[in-house]
Amino acid sequence: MSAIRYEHIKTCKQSGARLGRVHTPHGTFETPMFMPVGTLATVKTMSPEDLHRMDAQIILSNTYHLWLRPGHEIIREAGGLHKFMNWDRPILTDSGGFQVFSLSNLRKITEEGVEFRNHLNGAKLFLKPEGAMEIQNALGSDIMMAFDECPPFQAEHDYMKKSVERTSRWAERCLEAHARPQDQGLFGIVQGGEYEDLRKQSARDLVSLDFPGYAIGGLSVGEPKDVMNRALEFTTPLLPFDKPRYLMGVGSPDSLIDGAIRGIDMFDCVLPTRIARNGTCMTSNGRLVVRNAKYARDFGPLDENCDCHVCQNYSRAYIRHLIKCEETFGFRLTTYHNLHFLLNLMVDVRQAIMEDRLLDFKEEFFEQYGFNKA
Ligand SMILES: Nc1ccc2nc(N)nc(O)c2c1
Ligand SMILES: [Zn+2]
Repeated sequence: MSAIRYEHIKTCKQSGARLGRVHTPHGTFETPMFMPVGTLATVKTMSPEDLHRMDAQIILSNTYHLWLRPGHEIIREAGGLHKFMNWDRPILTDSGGFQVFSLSNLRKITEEGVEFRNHLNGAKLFLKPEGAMEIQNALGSDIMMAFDECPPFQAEHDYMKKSVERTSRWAERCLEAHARPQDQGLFGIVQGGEYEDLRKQSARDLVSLDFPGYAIGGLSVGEPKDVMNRALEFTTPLLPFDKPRYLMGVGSPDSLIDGAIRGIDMFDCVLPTRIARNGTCMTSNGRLVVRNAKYARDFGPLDENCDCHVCQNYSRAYIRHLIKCEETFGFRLTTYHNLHFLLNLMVDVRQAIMEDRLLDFKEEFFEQYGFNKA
């Protein structure tokens, strides 16, 4: 019996999107859903109390980063990541492969694993599937990711084919090295870029290994949105209906809605927290750069349609002032609102699926947010 179980609730008659629940050892989350990113064991500037208040149901953290700092042994001795960061709901950890490729310029990929330089001090490091599993087992995350290679999107077909085949072999090694399958679910990561034949091969390899869930990797790496959507259209149907499907690194409002329509259950992205720290907010009427001078005397809320405590208690003028003065409290306010905005968007998406009207919802949301503007 796997530690992770997908429960299907219903399929939207209008869009084909699906409403579900994922059961984990640290609780259940509803899908489609968005995961705030807590790379270094904290969702930057947010406390666990803030995350509970906005009803974040699961957060993401990073094998690579926690391996470097503070080191997974310290977190193991603390009783695992939940205890270490005082988070009692589910945690998903990425496996480190992607971070190695995106953070470290100097790297050598072999069958064994990846040799690269520590992005903090330049020291030589080596990470392989067994190591990624050792670290994630020490962290005790509820959902772990297999160690994969995320090639550049424009990689040639023959490179991508070799990479997919190696990622499938690495996935098998991760399963063999997994010390705690009874209480940690390991997801395989489908690769293959925009090549339909390679996505099919990757999905076939991983589905034959019977993972409790599947991630779709190798997307949201700079490709145009219509290319990502097309890749989803021929990849998602290859995955088992009764397992969670996680689209990695996706988090703009339009991509979340379009991903849900194409059968995705889980999303994560640093976007809302990253843009918050430079004073950009997501609102029901589109993006708002609160540091702009035009908000200096604007005493209204970030978003008049938002019911979060930031929008109930603080004005654009005040938040602009804090951001301009680099006050940490300003970043807390924009971060809280942006995360609440995306979590709330997913509440609305789930409601629209329940009412068989997700395409209508998409139309209304895109219109108001301004996605339809040429
Ligand atoms: N866009 C992304 C984001 C995170 C990823 N993590 C892994 N392990 N693999 C990928 O392909 C990713 C892609
Ligand atoms: Zn708000």
